[in-house]
Amino acid sequence: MELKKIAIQTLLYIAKALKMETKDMMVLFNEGMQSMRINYYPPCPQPEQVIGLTQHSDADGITFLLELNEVEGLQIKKDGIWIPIKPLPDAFIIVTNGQYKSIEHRAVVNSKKERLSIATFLNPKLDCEIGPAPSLITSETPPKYTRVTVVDFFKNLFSTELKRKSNLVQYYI
Ligand SMILES: O=C(O)CCC(=O)C(=O)O
Ligand SMILES: [Fe+2]
Repeated sequence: MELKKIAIQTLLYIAKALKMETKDMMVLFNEGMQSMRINYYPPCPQPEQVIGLTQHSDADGITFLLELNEVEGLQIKKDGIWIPIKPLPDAFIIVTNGQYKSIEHRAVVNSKKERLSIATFLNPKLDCEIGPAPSLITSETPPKYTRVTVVDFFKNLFSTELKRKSNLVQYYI
């Protein structure tokens, strides 16, 4: 419940920064669906030969990631280069019409130490539609994505392999 409050508050700050109407965010996330993934990365003697979690961007509104021990592993892709990083700055690319990009990231493994992380996601509620927020659409900033029901968004997401931003490409206008 605390995570949900923080996630909504953060999304509202994003809305404010973008001069987006509060209701465009609230309608999706106020009764949004929370989910959690617990990742366990065992040590691997040849870490360069494997990948802990393949490169992807999260398909939710906002993610908070807890790294349980001090072992680094998360990397984000910035200007084509993988950068090791601790915090996970993530955002929902569709609602903000591409202004807040959901960054591509991956996790690598360590040769000696295990690593644990817990990712918590705030998704929009199932019975609504996602697309660029109406308050962000003007003649100068037309929509960059088509609208899709949340149910179809998740059906498409889980029917393809986790790969870069492949689930988003189908919504580009
Ligand atoms: O373990 C990590 O650092 C990344 C986890 C992650 O990206 C995810 O669960 O979506
Ligand atoms: Fe992720």
